[in-house]
Amino acid sequence: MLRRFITDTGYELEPISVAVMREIDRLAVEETGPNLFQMMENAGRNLAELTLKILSGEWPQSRILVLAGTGGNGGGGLCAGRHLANRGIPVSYCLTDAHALSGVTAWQLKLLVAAGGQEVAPGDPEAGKADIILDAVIGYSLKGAPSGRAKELIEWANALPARKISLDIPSGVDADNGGSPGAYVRADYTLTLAWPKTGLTPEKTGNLWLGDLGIPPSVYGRAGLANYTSPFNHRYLIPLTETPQV
Ligand SMILES: NC(=O)C1=CN([C@@H]2O[C@H](COP(=O)(O)OP(=O)(O)OC[C@H]3O[C@@H](n4cnc5c(N)ncnc54)[C@H](O)[C@@H]3O)[C@@H](O)[C@H]2O)[C@H](O)CC1
Ligand SMILES: [K+]
Repeated sequence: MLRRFITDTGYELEPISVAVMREIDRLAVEETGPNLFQMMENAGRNLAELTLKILSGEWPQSRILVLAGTGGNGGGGLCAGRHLANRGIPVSYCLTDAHALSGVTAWQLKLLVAAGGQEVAPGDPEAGKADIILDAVIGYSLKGAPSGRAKELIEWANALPARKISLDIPSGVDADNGGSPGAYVRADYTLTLAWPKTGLTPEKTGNLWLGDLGIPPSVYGRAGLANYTSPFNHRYLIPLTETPQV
């Protein structure tokens, strides 16, 4: 069965492989922009906005826990944490490895710390009382069953009552085929970035949203998406549902 997604305004999207998504990223980073810092900022700001939308009127009393890996996914989560901390929301964060962060992700961490984000150890009981967990442990670069600290954070998230919002794909889920070779985050919501990937299945993503990264339409066309037009209309965040087709 060919999986397709549809927006609330009736725009249909055919999901793409991770290889095509990487090519879109490559063209943006090497040729047109936005660069990685800009895309990550867009990802994180959209994640913060979705979080506020989900919290609605409860946001001033809410607490957030960000679980972040060392790559691009982690950076988006830390960025979202900063946008929320900037609004006075208490934000805790837990990293898989503070010493192995990629350059852009380390920059996002520096900003979150400046905004008052508090680092916690895995299993921290106070942080475990968070209302929302932002899952940014692993994105589309999952390799095999999660191990080490990444596995520990995924299992911690699943053991907590907080609503979980996964960035791009629930950590531990393969963005190409939707499989889960080991532990994966049981997401209530997933905010996928730029365009849906073939591995997003409603059973694992929960409510699915798409966030705009600001990539020019010509880049999608060059990466093979024929007749691309923006699905976002007047918004940066749009809900997606699945339309199964034979
Ligand atoms: N255009 C876009 O869609 C953009 C997406 N962005 C985000 O970046 C990630 C992809 O980032 P990348 O740096 O390639 O890797 P990840 O963050 O997905 O993960 C790397 C991280 O995970 C560890 N890891 C992988 N497999 C395992 C495992 N089995 N066990 C333990 N740990 C594992 C690995 O060691 C690294 O530490 C994408 O999903 C988006 O969220 C960008 O913001 C730019 C544009
Ligand atoms: K994730």
